[in-house]
Amino acid sequence: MILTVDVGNSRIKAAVFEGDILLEPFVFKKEELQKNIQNILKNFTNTTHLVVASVGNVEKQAFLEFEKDIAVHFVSHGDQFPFANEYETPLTLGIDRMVLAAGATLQFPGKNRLVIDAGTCVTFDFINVSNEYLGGAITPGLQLRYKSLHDFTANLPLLALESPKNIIGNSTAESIHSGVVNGLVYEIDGFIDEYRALYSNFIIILTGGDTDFLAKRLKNTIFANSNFLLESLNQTFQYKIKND
Ligand SMILES: Nc1ncnc2c1ncn2[C@@H]1O[C@H](COP(=O)(O)OP(=O)(O)O)[C@@H](O)[C@H]1O
Ligand SMILES: CC(C)(COP(=O)(O)O)[C@@H](O)C(=O)NCCC(=O)O
Ligand SMILES: [K+]
Repeated sequence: MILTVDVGNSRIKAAVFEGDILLEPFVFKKEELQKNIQNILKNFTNTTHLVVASVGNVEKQAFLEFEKDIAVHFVSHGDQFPFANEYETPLTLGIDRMVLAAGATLQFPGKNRLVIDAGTCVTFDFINVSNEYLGGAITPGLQLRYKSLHDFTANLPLLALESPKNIIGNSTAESIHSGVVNGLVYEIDGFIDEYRALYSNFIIILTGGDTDFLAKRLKNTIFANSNFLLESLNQTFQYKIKND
């Protein structure tokens, strides 16, 4: 069994895999990292590997204590990946985006693929049919949009995510919900339309904490899978073992 851990900028996601089967997913805060990992390992005693992809501010040392019981692998730019990295600054590319690109490459062979990860940031990643990673885009995620409207203005309240009632917001709260939610939905649909002008055929995978909220609001057809990063992490690690 493999325990995969995805350290994002907002929260930590983890899952135990038996082969390709996801047995159980977990979500926790970085302050509760050690306690949660200990508990998972206690409940899944057949776990042989702990595989971590981190873009959040949790360092390798946080996982050192588990090395006495289990093999720990921190995914890094030097690992084997199943695509050619055409990013002009490959070493600055987020490890989460590399793992997503690897998962898309392995799970959808022979296709152009667009991966959209709606987390703290919304990232777009494009891998063409020749398995070349071309790049994409980084834009603020839903929570970040709500928070920046509040943090960088004198008068705007901090609101929790809510579905806008109308495109025309008729109050401060409704204007914010319309701007944040409709704004991001149009942005994603607009990006997809632009990609379609460049590539007539590609599959679209949507993942991240806001997957379900966004999926039903997009006009485009997508594969919505909030566990795609964890599944990709499991596959990236298996690919590495096979190719090392
Ligand atoms: N319990 C929760 N805590 C924080 N964010 C949540 C929660 N449930 C859903 N979300 C949504 O998930 C998004 C963060 O997604 P996530 O994939 O966890 O981010 P990251 O990988 O950057 O840590 C936020 O924009 C938020 O709207
Ligand atoms: C863009 C990100 C902040 C997204 O992080 P997340 O929303 O998943 O927490 C992360 O992938 C990152 O730090 N990237 C480095 C810059 C780049 O990918 O080019
Ligand atoms: K993201």
